[in-house]
Amino acid sequence: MSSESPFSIGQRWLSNTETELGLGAVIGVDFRSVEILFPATGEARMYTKQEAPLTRLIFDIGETVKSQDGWEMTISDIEESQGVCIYSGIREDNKAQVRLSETMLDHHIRLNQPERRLFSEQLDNPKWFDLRLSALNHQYEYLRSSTIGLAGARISLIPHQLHIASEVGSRHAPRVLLADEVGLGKTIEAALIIHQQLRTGRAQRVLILVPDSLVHQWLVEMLRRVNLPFAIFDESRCEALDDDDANPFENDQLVLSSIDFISQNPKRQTQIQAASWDLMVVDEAHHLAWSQDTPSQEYLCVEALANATPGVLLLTATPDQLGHESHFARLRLLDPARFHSYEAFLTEESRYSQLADAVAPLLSDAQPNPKQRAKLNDFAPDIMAHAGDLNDAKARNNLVHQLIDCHGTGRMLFRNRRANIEGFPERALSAYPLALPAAYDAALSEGNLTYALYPERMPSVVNTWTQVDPRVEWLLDFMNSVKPEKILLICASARTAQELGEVIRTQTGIRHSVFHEGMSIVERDKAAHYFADDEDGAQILLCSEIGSEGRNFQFAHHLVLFDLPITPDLLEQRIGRLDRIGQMHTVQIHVPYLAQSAQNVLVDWYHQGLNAFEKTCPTGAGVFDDVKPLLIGACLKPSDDRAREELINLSHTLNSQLVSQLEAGRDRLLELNASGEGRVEKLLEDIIDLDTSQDLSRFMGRVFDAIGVQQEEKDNDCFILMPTEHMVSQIPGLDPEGMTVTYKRRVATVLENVHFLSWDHPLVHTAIDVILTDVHGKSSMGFMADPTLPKGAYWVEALFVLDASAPKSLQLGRFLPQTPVRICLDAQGNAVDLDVQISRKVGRKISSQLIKALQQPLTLAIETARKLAHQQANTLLHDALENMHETLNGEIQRLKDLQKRNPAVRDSEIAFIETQMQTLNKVIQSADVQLDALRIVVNNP
Ligand SMILES: Nc1ncnc2c1ncn2[C@@H]1O[C@H](COP(=O)(O)OP(=O)(O)OP(=O)(O)O)[C@@H](O)[C@H]1O
Repeated sequence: MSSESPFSIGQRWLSNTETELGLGAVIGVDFRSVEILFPATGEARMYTKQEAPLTRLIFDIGETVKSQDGWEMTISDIEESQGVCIYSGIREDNKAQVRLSETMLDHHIRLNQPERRLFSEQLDNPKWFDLRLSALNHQYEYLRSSTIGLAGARISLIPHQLHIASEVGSRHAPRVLLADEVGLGKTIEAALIIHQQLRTGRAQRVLILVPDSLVHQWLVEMLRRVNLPFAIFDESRCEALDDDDANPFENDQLVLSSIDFISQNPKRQTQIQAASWDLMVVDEAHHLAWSQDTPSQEYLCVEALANATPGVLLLTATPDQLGHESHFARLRLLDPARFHSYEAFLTEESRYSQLADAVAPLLSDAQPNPKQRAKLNDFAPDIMAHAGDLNDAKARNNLVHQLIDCHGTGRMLFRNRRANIEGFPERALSAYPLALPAAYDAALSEGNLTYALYPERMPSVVNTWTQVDPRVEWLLDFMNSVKPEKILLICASARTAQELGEVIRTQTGIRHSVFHEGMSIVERDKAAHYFADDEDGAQILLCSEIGSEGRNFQFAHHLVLFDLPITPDLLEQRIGRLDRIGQMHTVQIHVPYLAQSAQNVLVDWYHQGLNAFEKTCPTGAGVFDDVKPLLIGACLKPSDDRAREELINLSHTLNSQLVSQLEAGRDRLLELNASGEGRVEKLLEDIIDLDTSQDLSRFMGRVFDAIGVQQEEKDNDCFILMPTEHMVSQIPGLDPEGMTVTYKRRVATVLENVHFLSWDHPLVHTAIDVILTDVHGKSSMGFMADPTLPKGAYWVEALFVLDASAPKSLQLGRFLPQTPVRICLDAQGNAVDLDVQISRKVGRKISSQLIKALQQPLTLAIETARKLAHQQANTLLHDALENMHETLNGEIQRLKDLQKRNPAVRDSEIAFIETQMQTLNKVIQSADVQLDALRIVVNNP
């Protein structure tokens, strides 16, 4: 390629001063001047011939060029005709022999090889070199970090959630049951796991199935917490995407749908099963009822999907709600081979209490005595053989976790209890006995449990009950007494909620809203939104039972239980709407009930028998199973005081027994495993370090500056980012209207409209991509001003990238992300460790002279740098291979050891890592270094 030649019409030239114009063509030449048209931008420029800041672009044999029509050819011959080059060669697409005049070259061509840009004087601002290096360094750190997918979530840092998320999110195809008690953050845990799986390439297609009533809330949570835009799939979306051959569910990678919609629609069910997923999440999984002979439709639907999907997360706060058999069935969904028989499962479970007994002494501060050691030895001789010195608290702690890992369902079942998590509010009960109206007398005499519990449903009163039921009047008074504080009312049926709404509408001017299964999802969300509105919203939301699941209403603190459910799990679900993380007040539970009715029995049973209003009662379901006939009997005969007393006393005793069993038994072990105590601290520290570091805000500040995004500092540690007309590149994801961002978690968790910029945020990723894929900074020249170094001395800085290509799912980034290799050579070609601080860009004239004068030594220096970079790359590759083998072999060994004792480890998990290791071995060995950028630094103190 030559740089000086007479101008001829049709020749292609590059502007040295306005590199963004693309490839220009000579359209006019006269005695003194030359006119160039730059078709990419449609601009023309006139230059004096003598001083035109232009470089002729001529390609060499062997190079590949693109034509205006879009095809590419490899040059095999070059001829000249009237000053214009004609390239001959083979077209890449159809292998035809072709000739291409330079006039017909693609005008979007921007030179991207650093040497080529340097020697054709396509020089950028030298700060871009630093930016490229920083972007590569940060990306390198990010891809290898343990906080990937976790640190950037808009959440407060709650240890048990982070522990579960990192434990599960870093597995291949995790299959687990997230069973924390109500409101402990299972949705957040699932969001973190999904995010981590996506960000690390472990998953790409994710399906979330939730009850109708929670679809929108999940949509919002995924977007708000982890920036994941799920697409809601309902019938209308499917219809819009229906095509003869295409499966609508393959249209999006992140799909959210209602389990009710899918399980009741055979066509959609077939389609969703045919679309392959990497990870499926099912919320409120206790609805998946199962028994040997009659599995529910929902269960069968999820079972088919679970069989076809590698990763499965099931979420439920009340795993035993539909009985222990259903709990077993959900574990069966996760691992059908292991959970093949309910009887075998029960036998296995009974071992948990032996394990808990054996482990108990390790949980205290004292070391186990000889008898306790003997017991542990009997239980797990192989583990005890390597237990280390049990005088040491750390060794005891390790042993506990090894035992749980090897002998429990701990690997697949995570359950935290509220009793051990701080930050939950108090709960206070106010019960209001009201006189039983005569119109309800029949309810008690019919022996019908539904009428006894919900007398308003009796045919004799069904149309008039609101006029006779004293709870209605109580409610109207109560609303007035707490006005304007918000009230959530939950009752069993949609009809009750609607009719109460009607009374409020006709008899008061109070703003209210209803929420029940008869409404569409959109209507329900509108209602919830209206209730949440601080200023003009409803004072009361009247919910049927569907409002008692999963929803977030903790901005209110008055809960009216207009009736009571007969199962304790459902009561806890109801209270859990308000008793959630983020509740700032004591939760006031108001129960108006009819004296001497079945509801009266339930109030006493829950309060005196189980203390389930004022405290969470994880043992309630167990007690219910044991006293069910007594409870129903007492409800049907509320006047029988002795029966009620017997029920309450027995329940109280059973409850105390179950609580102590729980403390010592399975749940205690699960909790030790699920809380992350002793294991999550390092991760927390790492995230806090990132939170307090200013690396990101500084880096992004430089990126936005370089690209031309305006940044304006606002109150509360917020910035407004505004695109400008001078931007050198577009950043996908940057709102053209501007966006408010913060780098502070504290701010992001309070101000929801503000974007939380973190290393996980898509805007940060696209900005890094823009920096690294753009040609800016590929070649530059800058002055530095170091008085201790000779004036006029120069150095060549060469930035190389060591890289290999592999599918995302291989997780190459863990071991060999794109790795920057910077080589700095002095004028003699010696590698030096120079801390370059550029003071300013070298002007066009001087840079042009220098490049011409130094062409030969620079070419030699680049060659030397290339050799050195290859040497460094060899060391890096060696280390990456060693690290990969060591890490993955360690993982395989750990899983194999575990599998000997714990069948919860699947063969497929081990096989995956073995294959991953073999493929990574090849991929890492094929990695190569490429020159990414060049900078010439001249000292000018
Ligand atoms: N780390 C956190 N930071 C901020 N808010 C949180 C965090 N964890 C949970 N919350 C809030 O607490 C509430 C309960 O969380 P979440 O919905 O994830 O719990 P859950 O266990 O799924 O509840 P449920 O059992 O009712 O389904 C939500 O409002 C959630 O936004």
